[in-house]
Amino acid sequence: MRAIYLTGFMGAGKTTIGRRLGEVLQLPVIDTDAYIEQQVGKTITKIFAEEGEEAFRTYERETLKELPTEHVIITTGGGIVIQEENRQFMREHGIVIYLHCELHELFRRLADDTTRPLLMENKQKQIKQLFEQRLPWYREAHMTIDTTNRTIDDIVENIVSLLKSPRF
Ligand SMILES: Nc1ncnc2c1ncn2[C@@H]1O[C@H](COP(=O)(O)OP(=O)(O)O)[C@@H](O)[C@H]1O
Ligand SMILES: O=C(O)C1=C[C@@H](OP(=O)(O)O)[C@@H](O)[C@H](O)C1
Ligand SMILES: [Mg+2]
Repeated sequence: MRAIYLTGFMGAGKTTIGRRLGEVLQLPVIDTDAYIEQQVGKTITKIFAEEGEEAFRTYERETLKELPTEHVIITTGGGIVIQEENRQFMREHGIVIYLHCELHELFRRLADDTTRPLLMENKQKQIKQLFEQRLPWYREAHMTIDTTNRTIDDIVENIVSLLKSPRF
């Protein structure tokens, strides 16, 4: 089975849903952010602060190519879609699932978060701006799942049943 890539904005639930999906489908799960943190030996926040966003994007691009492309769930960081090369790689090597979430719920889920360096000040404005810029890229996925006002279990069940479709 080809890799399953979960994409979507910060707070869409990629890391959380991926973990649960891995349990249900009995597949290993790799989170690109966690992988980078482990390889570099620094938190995402520290990488952004000390090396800058460009360096992080390079780690992200290299990581994507290094990871397995079979029999695995890869939960990505929300900005992986910025680079055309990454979007193309994921589409070619796996099934790309975009976890959509409406802005008002993203505001709620990210309100108290302090671990995402791109959302430090003027949070709602930053979220809206980045979300609108990235939406067309997220939409290039093979399938879109709306996570707004839905439980993790419901979303996972939805993904599992869609994956059974002959299209995949
Ligand atoms: N369907 C959901 N309903 C409510 N809260 C959710 C849902 N999915 C994720 N969350 C919460 O939103 C926050 C961000 O989730 P996370 O999995 O880290 O998102 P991502 O990896 O897409 O940035 C976490 O606090 C998580 O518990
Ligand atoms: O959207 C982004 O640019 C980012 C999303 C984060 O991952 P999550 O989407 O898992 O929060 C993390 O990669 C980094 O803070 C940058
Ligand atoms: Mg995540």
